[in-house]
Amino acid sequence: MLLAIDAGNTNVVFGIHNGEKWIHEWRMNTLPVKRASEYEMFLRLNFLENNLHFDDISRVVISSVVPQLNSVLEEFAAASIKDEPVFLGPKWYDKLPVRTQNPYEIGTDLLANAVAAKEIYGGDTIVVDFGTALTFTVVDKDGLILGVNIAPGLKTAIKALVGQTAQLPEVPLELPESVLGKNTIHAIQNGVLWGYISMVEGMLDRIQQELGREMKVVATGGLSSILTPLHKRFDKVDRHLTLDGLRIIHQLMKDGK
Ligand SMILES: Nc1ncnc2c1ncn2[C@@H]1O[C@H](COP(=O)(O)OP(=O)(O)O)[C@@H](O)[C@H]1O
Ligand SMILES: CC(C)(COP(=O)(O)O)[C@@H](O)C(=O)NCCC(=O)O
Ligand SMILES: [K+]
Repeated sequence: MLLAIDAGNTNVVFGIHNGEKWIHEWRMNTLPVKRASEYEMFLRLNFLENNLHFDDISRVVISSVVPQLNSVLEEFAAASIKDEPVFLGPKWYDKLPVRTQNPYEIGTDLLANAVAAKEIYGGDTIVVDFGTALTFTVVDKDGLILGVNIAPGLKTAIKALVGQTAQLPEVPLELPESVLGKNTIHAIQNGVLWGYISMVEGMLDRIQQELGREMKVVATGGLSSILTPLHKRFDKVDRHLTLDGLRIIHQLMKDGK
Protein backbone atom coordinates (compact mmCIF):
# COMPACT_ATOMS: atom_id res chain seq x y z
CA MET A 1 0.00 0.00 0.00
CA LEU A 2 1.01 3.58 -0.66
CA LEU A 3 0.99 6.42 1.86
CA ALA A 4 0.76 9.83 0.17
CA ILE A 5 1.20 12.95 2.28
CA ASP A 6 0.03 16.32 0.96
CA ALA A 7 1.05 19.05 3.40
CA GLY A 8 -0.86 22.24 2.58
CA ASN A 9 -1.08 25.52 4.47
CA THR A 10 -4.27 24.49 6.34
CA ASN A 11 -4.28 20.69 6.33
CA VAL A 12 -1.82 17.84 6.14
CA VAL A 13 -3.66 15.13 4.21
CA PHE A 14 -2.66 11.47 4.59
CA GLY A 15 -4.00 9.18 1.86
CA ILE A 16 -3.77 5.39 1.79
CA HIS A 17 -4.00 3.74 -1.64
CA ASN A 18 -4.34 -0.03 -1.93
CA GLY A 19 -3.29 -0.31 -5.58
CA GLU A 20 -6.85 0.16 -6.81
CA LYS A 21 -8.28 3.08 -4.91
CA TRP A 22 -7.89 5.49 -2.01
CA ILE A 23 -9.19 3.53 0.94
CA HIS A 24 -8.52 6.19 3.59
CA GLU A 25 -7.95 9.92 3.75
CA TRP A 26 -7.14 11.59 7.05
CA ARG A 27 -6.57 15.30 7.71
CA MET A 28 -4.61 16.99 10.44
CA ASN A 29 -4.32 20.75 10.99
CA THR A 30 -1.04 22.06 9.61
CA LEU A 31 -0.62 24.48 12.51
CA PRO A 32 0.65 24.53 15.16
CA VAL A 33 3.69 22.69 13.75
CA LYS A 34 3.80 19.15 15.13
CA ARG A 35 6.63 16.89 16.18
CA ALA A 36 7.34 13.70 14.21
CA SER A 37 5.96 11.66 17.11
CA GLU A 38 2.60 13.47 16.87
CA TYR A 39 2.22 12.47 13.21
CA GLU A 40 3.19 8.94 14.17
CA MET A 41 0.62 8.86 17.00
CA PHE A 42 -2.10 10.28 14.77
CA LEU A 43 -1.46 7.66 12.09
CA ARG A 44 -1.07 4.84 14.59
CA LEU A 45 -4.51 5.60 16.02
CA ASN A 46 -6.09 5.76 12.58
CA PHE A 47 -4.31 2.58 11.51
CA LEU A 48 -5.47 0.79 14.66
CA GLU A 49 -9.09 1.84 14.09
CA ASN A 50 -8.92 0.47 10.55
CA ASN A 51 -6.96 -2.67 11.29
CA LEU A 52 -3.89 -1.53 9.36
CA HIS A 53 -0.18 -1.78 10.30
CA PHE A 54 2.76 0.44 9.43
CA ASP A 55 4.30 -2.68 7.86
CA ASP A 56 1.46 -2.67 5.29
CA ILE A 57 2.89 0.56 3.87
CA SER A 58 5.49 -0.29 1.27
CA ARG A 59 5.71 3.11 -0.46
CA VAL A 60 5.66 6.73 0.66
CA VAL A 61 5.42 9.98 -1.31
CA ILE A 62 5.39 13.43 0.28
CA SER A 63 4.61 16.94 -0.95
CA SER A 64 4.91 19.93 1.35
CA VAL A 65 4.35 23.60 0.60
CA VAL A 66 5.12 24.49 4.23
CA PRO A 67 8.92 24.39 4.64
CA GLN A 68 8.76 24.25 8.49
CA LEU A 69 7.16 20.80 8.15
CA ASN A 70 9.71 19.28 5.79
CA SER A 71 12.25 17.96 8.29
CA VAL A 72 9.51 16.76 10.67
CA LEU A 73 7.75 14.82 7.91
CA GLU A 74 11.07 13.37 6.79
CA GLU A 75 11.85 12.34 10.36
CA PHE A 76 8.40 10.77 10.78
CA ALA A 77 8.72 8.77 7.55
CA ALA A 78 12.25 7.59 8.38
CA ALA A 79 11.22 6.43 11.87
CA SER A 80 7.91 4.76 10.98
CA ILE A 81 8.00 3.46 7.40
CA LYS A 82 10.51 1.07 5.84
CA ASP A 83 10.45 2.61 2.38
CA GLU A 84 12.69 5.54 1.47
CA PRO A 85 10.13 8.28 0.69
CA VAL A 86 9.93 10.23 -2.53
CA PHE A 87 9.95 13.80 -1.18
CA LEU A 88 8.83 15.85 -4.14
CA GLY A 89 11.27 18.61 -5.08
CA PRO A 90 13.25 19.96 -8.05
CA LYS A 91 15.67 16.98 -8.12
CA TRP A 92 12.83 14.81 -9.42
CA TYR A 93 11.37 17.23 -11.93
CA ASP A 94 13.24 16.16 -15.07
CA LYS A 95 11.67 12.71 -14.70
CA LEU A 96 8.09 14.01 -14.54
CA PRO A 97 5.60 13.98 -17.42
CA VAL A 98 5.14 17.74 -16.94
CA ARG A 99 7.59 20.55 -17.45
CA THR A 100 7.71 23.78 -15.51
CA GLN A 101 9.43 26.98 -16.48
CA ASN A 102 10.26 27.87 -12.88
CA PRO A 103 11.09 24.72 -10.86
CA TYR A 104 12.35 26.55 -7.76
CA GLU A 105 9.13 28.52 -7.33
CA ILE A 106 6.17 26.32 -8.20
CA GLY A 107 4.46 24.64 -5.23
CA THR A 108 4.78 20.86 -5.27
CA ASP A 109 1.00 20.50 -4.74
CA LEU A 110 0.45 22.45 -7.97
CA LEU A 111 2.99 20.22 -9.69
CA ALA A 112 1.14 17.13 -8.45
CA ASN A 113 -2.12 18.65 -9.74
CA ALA A 114 -0.48 19.20 -13.14
CA VAL A 115 0.79 15.61 -13.31
CA ALA A 116 -2.69 14.26 -12.51
CA ALA A 117 -4.24 16.64 -15.07
CA LYS A 118 -1.83 15.37 -17.73
CA GLU A 119 -1.96 11.66 -16.91
CA ILE A 120 -5.65 11.29 -15.92
CA TYR A 121 -7.33 14.00 -18.03
CA GLY A 122 -4.94 14.06 -21.00
CA GLY A 123 -3.75 17.64 -20.44
CA ASP A 124 -5.18 20.77 -22.04
CA THR A 125 -6.64 21.22 -18.59
CA ILE A 126 -7.09 24.04 -16.10
CA VAL A 127 -6.91 22.77 -12.51
CA VAL A 128 -8.71 25.02 -10.04
CA ASP A 129 -7.59 24.21 -6.48
CA PHE A 130 -9.76 25.67 -3.70
CA GLY A 131 -7.36 25.52 -0.75
CA THR A 132 -5.86 28.15 1.54
CA ALA A 133 -4.99 29.76 -1.75
CA LEU A 134 -7.23 29.61 -4.83
CA THR A 135 -4.97 28.46 -7.63
CA PHE A 136 -5.30 27.90 -11.37
CA THR A 137 -2.73 25.60 -12.97
CA VAL A 138 -2.81 25.41 -16.75
CA VAL A 139 -1.21 22.38 -18.41
CA ASP A 140 -1.24 21.61 -22.13
CA LYS A 141 -1.60 18.22 -23.79
CA ASP A 142 2.18 17.68 -23.87
CA GLY A 143 2.51 18.34 -20.12
CA LEU A 144 3.94 21.84 -20.39
CA ILE A 145 2.72 23.99 -17.51
CA LEU A 146 1.65 27.12 -19.35
CA GLY A 147 0.95 29.19 -16.25
CA VAL A 148 -0.24 29.39 -12.66
CA ASN A 149 -2.48 31.97 -10.95
CA ILE A 150 -2.69 32.40 -7.21
CA ALA A 151 -5.41 34.31 -5.33
CA PRO A 152 -6.48 34.22 -1.67
CA GLY A 153 -8.69 31.20 -0.96
CA LEU A 154 -12.32 31.69 0.07
CA LYS A 155 -11.78 31.29 3.80
CA THR A 156 -8.54 33.23 3.62
CA ALA A 157 -10.37 36.16 2.01
CA ILE A 158 -13.11 36.10 4.66
CA LYS A 159 -10.53 35.91 7.45
CA ALA A 160 -8.63 38.87 6.01
CA LEU A 161 -11.85 40.87 5.71
CA VAL A 162 -12.95 40.10 9.26
CA GLY A 163 -9.45 40.70 10.62
CA GLN A 164 -9.11 44.11 9.01
CA THR A 165 -12.54 45.50 9.93
CA ALA A 166 -14.10 46.51 13.26
CA GLN A 167 -17.67 45.36 12.69
CA LEU A 168 -17.69 42.45 10.27
CA PRO A 169 -18.34 38.95 11.68
CA GLU A 170 -17.14 35.52 10.44
CA VAL A 171 -19.89 34.06 8.26
CA PRO A 172 -20.77 30.51 7.21
CA LEU A 173 -19.83 29.66 3.61
CA GLU A 174 -23.43 29.62 2.36
CA LEU A 175 -24.71 31.29 -0.78
CA PRO A 176 -27.77 33.56 -0.21
CA GLU A 177 -30.71 33.27 -2.67
CA SER A 178 -30.49 36.90 -3.74
CA VAL A 179 -27.29 38.62 -4.82
CA LEU A 180 -28.61 41.79 -3.11
CA GLY A 181 -27.47 41.53 0.52
CA LYS A 182 -30.10 42.81 2.96
CA ASN A 183 -28.07 42.28 6.16
CA THR A 184 -24.39 42.20 7.05
CA ILE A 185 -24.07 38.41 6.92
CA HIS A 186 -25.72 38.16 3.49
CA ALA A 187 -23.73 41.16 2.30
CA ILE A 188 -20.44 39.41 3.13
CA GLN A 189 -21.60 36.04 1.81
CA ASN A 190 -22.66 37.68 -1.46
CA GLY A 191 -19.54 39.78 -1.78
CA VAL A 192 -17.19 36.89 -1.21
CA LEU A 193 -19.05 33.88 -2.60
CA TRP A 194 -20.70 35.47 -5.67
CA GLY A 195 -17.53 37.51 -6.06
CA TYR A 196 -15.44 34.33 -6.16
CA ILE A 197 -17.87 32.68 -8.59
CA SER A 198 -17.39 35.64 -10.90
CA MET A 199 -13.63 35.56 -10.40
CA VAL A 200 -13.39 31.88 -11.30
CA GLU A 201 -15.69 32.28 -14.32
CA GLY A 202 -13.75 35.32 -15.46
CA MET A 203 -10.36 33.65 -15.00
CA LEU A 204 -11.47 30.54 -16.91
CA ASP A 205 -12.77 32.72 -19.78
CA ARG A 206 -9.68 34.88 -19.84
CA ILE A 207 -7.26 31.94 -19.82
CA GLN A 208 -9.11 30.18 -22.64
CA GLN A 209 -9.42 33.40 -24.61
CA GLU A 210 -5.66 33.99 -24.40
CA LEU A 211 -4.94 30.38 -25.40
CA GLY A 212 -7.52 30.54 -28.21
CA ARG A 213 -8.91 27.13 -27.34
CA GLU A 214 -11.21 25.33 -24.92
CA MET A 215 -9.63 23.56 -22.00
CA LYS A 216 -10.98 20.91 -19.66
CA VAL A 217 -11.60 22.28 -16.18
CA VAL A 218 -11.03 20.14 -13.09
CA ALA A 219 -11.70 21.44 -9.58
CA THR A 220 -10.10 20.14 -6.40
CA GLY A 221 -9.27 21.22 -2.82
CA GLY A 222 -11.22 21.34 0.44
CA LEU A 223 -13.55 24.11 -0.72
CA SER A 224 -14.20 22.84 -4.27
CA SER A 225 -17.82 21.93 -3.59
CA ILE A 226 -18.95 25.19 -1.94
CA LEU A 227 -19.56 27.30 -5.05
CA THR A 228 -22.24 25.08 -6.60
CA PRO A 229 -23.16 27.50 -9.45
CA LEU A 230 -19.63 26.90 -10.80
CA HIS A 231 -20.18 23.18 -11.16
CA LYS A 232 -21.58 23.53 -14.67
CA ARG A 233 -18.25 25.09 -15.64
CA PHE A 234 -16.27 22.13 -14.28
CA ASP A 235 -15.82 18.94 -16.24
CA LYS A 236 -15.07 17.27 -12.92
CA VAL A 237 -14.74 17.93 -9.22
CA ASP A 238 -11.95 15.55 -8.27
CA ARG A 239 -11.19 15.56 -4.55
CA HIS A 240 -8.29 13.15 -4.96
CA LEU A 241 -6.50 15.00 -7.75
CA THR A 242 -3.45 16.08 -5.70
CA LEU A 243 -3.11 12.67 -4.03
CA ASP A 244 -3.46 10.99 -7.44
CA GLY A 245 -0.74 13.25 -8.82
CA LEU A 246 1.53 12.17 -5.96
CA ARG A 247 0.64 8.51 -6.51
CA ILE A 248 1.46 8.75 -10.23
CA ILE A 249 4.72 10.59 -9.49
CA HIS A 250 5.79 7.88 -7.03
CA GLN A 251 5.00 5.19 -9.59
CA LEU A 252 7.01 6.94 -12.31
CA MET A 253 9.98 7.53 -9.97
CA LYS A 254 10.10 3.92 -8.81
CA ASP A 255 9.64 2.58 -12.35
CA GLY A 256 12.64 4.74 -13.26
CA LYS A 257 10.74 6.28 -16.14
N1 LIG B 1 -13.42 17.50 3.71
C1 LIG B 1 -13.67 18.81 3.84
N2 LIG B 1 -14.93 19.27 3.92
C2 LIG B 1 -15.18 20.58 4.05
N3 LIG B 1 -14.24 21.52 4.10
C3 LIG B 1 -12.99 21.12 4.03
C4 LIG B 1 -12.63 19.74 3.89
N4 LIG B 1 -11.30 19.67 3.83
C5 LIG B 1 -10.85 20.91 3.93
N5 LIG B 1 -11.86 21.78 4.06
C6 LIG B 1 -11.73 23.24 4.18
O1 LIG B 1 -11.21 23.70 2.97
C7 LIG B 1 -10.20 24.68 3.20
C8 LIG B 1 -9.02 24.35 2.35
O2 LIG B 1 -8.52 23.12 2.73
P1 LIG B 1 -7.39 22.39 1.94
O3 LIG B 1 -7.79 22.26 0.51
O4 LIG B 1 -7.05 21.14 2.68
O5 LIG B 1 -6.24 23.51 2.09
P2 LIG B 1 -4.67 23.39 1.97
O6 LIG B 1 -4.37 22.43 0.86
O7 LIG B 1 -4.26 24.79 1.68
O8 LIG B 1 -4.16 22.91 3.30
C9 LIG B 1 -9.90 24.66 4.69
O9 LIG B 1 -10.27 25.91 5.21
C10 LIG B 1 -10.75 23.56 5.27
O10 LIG B 1 -11.44 24.03 6.40
C1 LIG C 1 0.18 28.52 -4.00
C2 LIG C 1 0.27 27.74 -2.69
C3 LIG C 1 0.33 28.72 -1.51
C4 LIG C 1 -0.99 26.87 -2.55
O1 LIG C 1 -0.99 26.26 -1.29
P1 LIG C 1 -2.29 25.62 -0.60
O2 LIG C 1 -3.43 26.54 -0.85
O3 LIG C 1 -2.49 24.28 -1.29
O4 LIG C 1 -1.94 25.45 0.83
C5 LIG C 1 1.52 26.79 -2.69
O5 LIG C 1 1.47 25.95 -3.80
C6 LIG C 1 2.82 27.57 -2.72
O6 LIG C 1 3.27 28.04 -1.68
N1 LIG C 1 3.44 27.71 -3.90
C7 LIG C 1 4.69 28.38 -4.09
C8 LIG C 1 4.57 29.48 -5.13
C9 LIG C 1 4.14 28.99 -6.51
O7 LIG C 1 3.47 27.98 -6.62
O8 LIG C 1 4.47 29.65 -7.51
K1 LIG D 1 -3.33 21.79 -1.40
